Amino acid sequence: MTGPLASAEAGTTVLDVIAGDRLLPVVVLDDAEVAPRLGAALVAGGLRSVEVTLRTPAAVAAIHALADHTALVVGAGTVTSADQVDQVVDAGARFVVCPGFSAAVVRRCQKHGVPVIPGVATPTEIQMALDAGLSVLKFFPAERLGGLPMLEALAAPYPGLRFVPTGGITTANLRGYLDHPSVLAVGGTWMVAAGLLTAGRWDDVTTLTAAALAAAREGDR
Ligand SMILES: O=C(O)C(=O)C[C@H](O)[C@H](O)COP(=O)(O)O
Repeated sequence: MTGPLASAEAGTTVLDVIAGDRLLPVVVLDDAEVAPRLGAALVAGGLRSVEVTLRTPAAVAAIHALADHTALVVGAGTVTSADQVDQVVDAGARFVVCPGFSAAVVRRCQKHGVPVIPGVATPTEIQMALDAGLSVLKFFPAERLGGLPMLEALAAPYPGLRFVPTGGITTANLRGYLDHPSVLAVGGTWMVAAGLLTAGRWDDVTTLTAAALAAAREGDR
């Protein structure tokens, strides 16, 4: 094993790493060749994990490259079928994120022993996740659903659950979410925006990542 889990204390989990950074970058990569360069830029910014979405044909190869060549804990996002779970786990994904809740996807992740963070937007979806034995869920799309006030209302009946709000989060609004006790971490694309990646602006990725991490950790000291 390489990366932060290799050097971490025994018993540290993938979710501990995400909870430690409080920030999960969500990447859409068109070209797997640049994955190691992207990984290096994120590591230079201080991050320890990354989610690569299955929104492009290059995604599985990018997961492979990041898992092989960087110190990051690599996860797969936009996973919508059990077959995709097999593919991404085979490529080296250590966690799975979904836009919504799928019992089939969750079961396959559990079979592989890989943590899964499905998206939820309603109490009914939360209870499906509870039935599946999950305790960390993505609140997606966070800002469009009503942001922090909606999350507070949604989380109130379920004190044992932790959320990863994603969708419309930036360095400017992450603090409000992270100050809420139900929030484990926030996710988003802003520090790895498509324009930065296609233009090869790796220094900007590092700068934005470091700024986001500093903002995420500000209230945690
Ligand atoms: O399709 C998925 O599974 C996703 O992962 C959705 C992404 O997390 C959000 O689209 C990120 O939202 P922004 O940070 O506002 O760009």
